[in-house]
Amino acid sequence: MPPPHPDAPEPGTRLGPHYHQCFGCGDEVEGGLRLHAEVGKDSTILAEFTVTEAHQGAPGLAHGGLLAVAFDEALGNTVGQMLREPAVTGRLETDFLRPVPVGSTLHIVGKLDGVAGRKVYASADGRLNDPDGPLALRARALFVLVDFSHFTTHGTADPRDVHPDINP
Ligand SMILES: CCCCCCCC(=O)SCCNC(=O)CCNC(=O)[C@H](O)C(C)(C)COP(=O)(O)OP(=O)(O)OC[C@H]1O[C@@H](n2cnc3c(N)ncnc32)[C@H](O)[C@@H]1OP(=O)(O)O
Repeated sequence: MPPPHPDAPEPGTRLGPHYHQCFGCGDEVEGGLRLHAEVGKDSTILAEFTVTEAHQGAPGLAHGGLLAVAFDEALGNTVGQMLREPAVTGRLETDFLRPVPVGSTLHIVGKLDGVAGRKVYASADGRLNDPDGPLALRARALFVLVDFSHFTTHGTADPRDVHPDINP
């Protein structure tokens, strides 16, 4: 595993939204996941969100695509916070091991697995209702480190919109 950046936040640090209108973590998005995250031990990110009726795919059950959003967010946070560089998801694989009912809380632990040039490998587990609860999902991702111009060229980013800690 690559060492964390010297400025990576300490274990126990609560991480606010990186962007208030982010569907994964933002606090201004109706029906968004509002995923909360903090830094765990050994350079992990601990994230959690509670499945609401806005997140259903079948009656009473979370939509798989929304669960993948939670992992994209938690893994993106892991990469951004531990390496302190902007990155985007290039590839995301998700194994859905158990149904996730409305009202349950998913506890996700993300970690870095390796860095090769601009490619960053990360993975995460998601457990139901307790950090030691049954394993419900597993995900692996490849993130690609990008310059901040990625967000201004392709999007409408303003430096004031994104988390200042992980801006170049
Ligand atoms: C705190 C923040 C939380 C944020 C959480 C949310 C994160 C997101 O959802 S980001 C949004 C979704 N992702 C995107 O929109 C990305 C769209 N894709 C792109 O912009 C580009 O394809 C991008 C930047 C990934 C790569 O393009 P580019 O910069 O030209 O690099 P490129 O040379 O193609 O790839 C770099 C390396 O990654 C590899 N790579 C890129 N994509 C993939 C892929 N899908 N699978 C495998 N390898 C890949 C390439 O093979 C290359 O490898 P190598 O260095 O060994 O040759």
